[in-house]
Amino acid sequence: MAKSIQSGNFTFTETSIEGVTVVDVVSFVDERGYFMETYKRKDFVAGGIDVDFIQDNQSSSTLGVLRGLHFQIAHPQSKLVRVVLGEVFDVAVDLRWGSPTFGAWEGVVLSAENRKQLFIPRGFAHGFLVLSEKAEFCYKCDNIYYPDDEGGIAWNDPEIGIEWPSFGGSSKFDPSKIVLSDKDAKLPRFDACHRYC
Ligand SMILES: Cc1cn([C@H]2C[C@H](O)[C@@H](COP(=O)(O)OP(=O)(O)O[C@H]3O[C@H](C)C(=O)[C@H](O)[C@H]3O)O2)c(=O)[nH]c1=O
Repeated sequence: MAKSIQSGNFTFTETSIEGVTVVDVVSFVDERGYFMETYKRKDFVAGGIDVDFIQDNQSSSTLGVLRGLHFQIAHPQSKLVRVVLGEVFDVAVDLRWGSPTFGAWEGVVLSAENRKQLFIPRGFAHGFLVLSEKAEFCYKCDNIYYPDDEGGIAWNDPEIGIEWPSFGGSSKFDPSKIVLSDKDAKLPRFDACHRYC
């Protein structure tokens, strides 16, 4: 049974990989719609996430877009990710040298409907696959972007073996339907990528 910590309007639940944490948030629903706190430092610290986020990002993607798997080498970032429109399958891969789960992956469905967040510590590769017609993806980072420091791993590396879900009405995942940037289409295999020492 995964350990959960509740603080304020947040519940923090560990996953199979140490540090990768699902965050559930209380929504206050009324006849107008809903309100929810999306981040509160003191509750996150109580939940074991004591991080100074210094950059917010947002990206918009259409069905079948797969962004990743990315990381920064000398300037690693932890990320707090969520979806404000649509649905994605979000994946973190453990690159922490010496970690008992080195090379393991964790995947979580994040959506505007489930309002879940995922915290990914430094030392991970990160990516997501869009499962809805459109997805707006928002996230906090605790380190800024260094364009010359980007690393990456091929989304379909067999050594990692991410089980990407089906999308777009297909009964099973169809790799011919994903949309990759030129950069992501050329990312190296896991065994050729950087290791966090
Ligand atoms: C990440 C980033 C990008 N950019 C610029 C660089 C490019 O001109 C443009 C698109 O960048 P990129 O194609 O790397 O965007 P994504 O494919 O969404 O990359 C992100 O996707 C995965 C899922 C991540 O976790 C990372 O945050 C990040 O690597 O935005 C910036 O100006 N600042 C930034 O912080």
